[in-house]
Amino acid sequence: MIIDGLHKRYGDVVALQDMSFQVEPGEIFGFVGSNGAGKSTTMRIILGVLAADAGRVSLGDHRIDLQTRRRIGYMPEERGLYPRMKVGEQLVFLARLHGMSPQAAHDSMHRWTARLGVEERISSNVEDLSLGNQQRVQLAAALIHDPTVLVLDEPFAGLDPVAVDVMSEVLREKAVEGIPVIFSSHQLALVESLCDRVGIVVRGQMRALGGVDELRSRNGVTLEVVGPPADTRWAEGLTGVLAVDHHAETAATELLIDPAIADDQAILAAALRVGPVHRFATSAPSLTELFREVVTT
Ligand SMILES: Nc1ncnc2c1ncn2[C@@H]1O[C@H](COP(=O)(O)OP(=O)(O)OP(=O)(O)O)[C@@H](O)[C@H]1O
Repeated sequence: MIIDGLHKRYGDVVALQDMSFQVEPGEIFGFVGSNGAGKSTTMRIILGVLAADAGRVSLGDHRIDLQTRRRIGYMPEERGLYPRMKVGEQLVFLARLHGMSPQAAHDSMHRWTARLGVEERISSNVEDLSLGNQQRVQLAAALIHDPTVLVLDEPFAGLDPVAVDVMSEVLREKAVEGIPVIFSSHQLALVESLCDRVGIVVRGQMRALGGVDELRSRNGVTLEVVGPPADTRWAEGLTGVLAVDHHAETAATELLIDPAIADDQAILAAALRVGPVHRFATSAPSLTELFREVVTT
């Protein structure tokens, strides 16, 4: 799926400015950003429930249209189930709306309610379920018609840890089937563990885009070496070493390295030439640290 140059204003509010990114089949893409950054607006435009002022959304080689949109499984931020309708009837109804036969709709309803742990509630009204269970039903509603793309707006919000695991498993399974999966979330540790690639949105623009590890190491990786003396000349000038600092309190020399070109064994050998090495470990910033850096600069 290609999202190309979306612009959207709500009156004076510029919600999206040239929003562009791509999600490959089988990829889980995490869409993150501060409140009001433009994630829901982008997802609504993908679904066609909102029109962009400019830009296009394509699936394969074709601009997305009504027919292709029917193949998307969508979980809207405002959710969208009928509170006074029974869970099972509602899911069958939605499957039928997507063109499934009565039997296929029924089978799919049973399959997904069982998979998501809400099968015992199919005769209850949606409004009588806990919020977490309503969300499981909401995911079932997004999956009921065997979609070929998944677009989920904050699917993990308000879920207990068991439901988070179930939701994560389902998303992974769908990706393994070759479906592009896009979801937004403020739970960055979850995004980091689940996503192949992430996009960080700031005020309607894609500010950082790439593989999780790639983004985390984008500005260098910290290498901590405990043992060498305070005099850091041993490390200066080594290939891929961008900066060197010594912390007297921990007796650690901290090197900022470019992981693409630094040779860790050469650095270790250089450290051993000036004395024993007790600890030698790299660390990249977490997605949360990276996010803070991107949104505040
Ligand atoms: N219907 C609307 N009318 C006017 N402004 C809107 C409307 N919907 C969204 N906006 C504004 O557009 C901007 C983008 O909002 P959007 O809901 O897409 O952000 P978001 O990244 O999904 O935020 P959140 O993480 O809080 O859900 C915000 O400034 C928001 O106030």
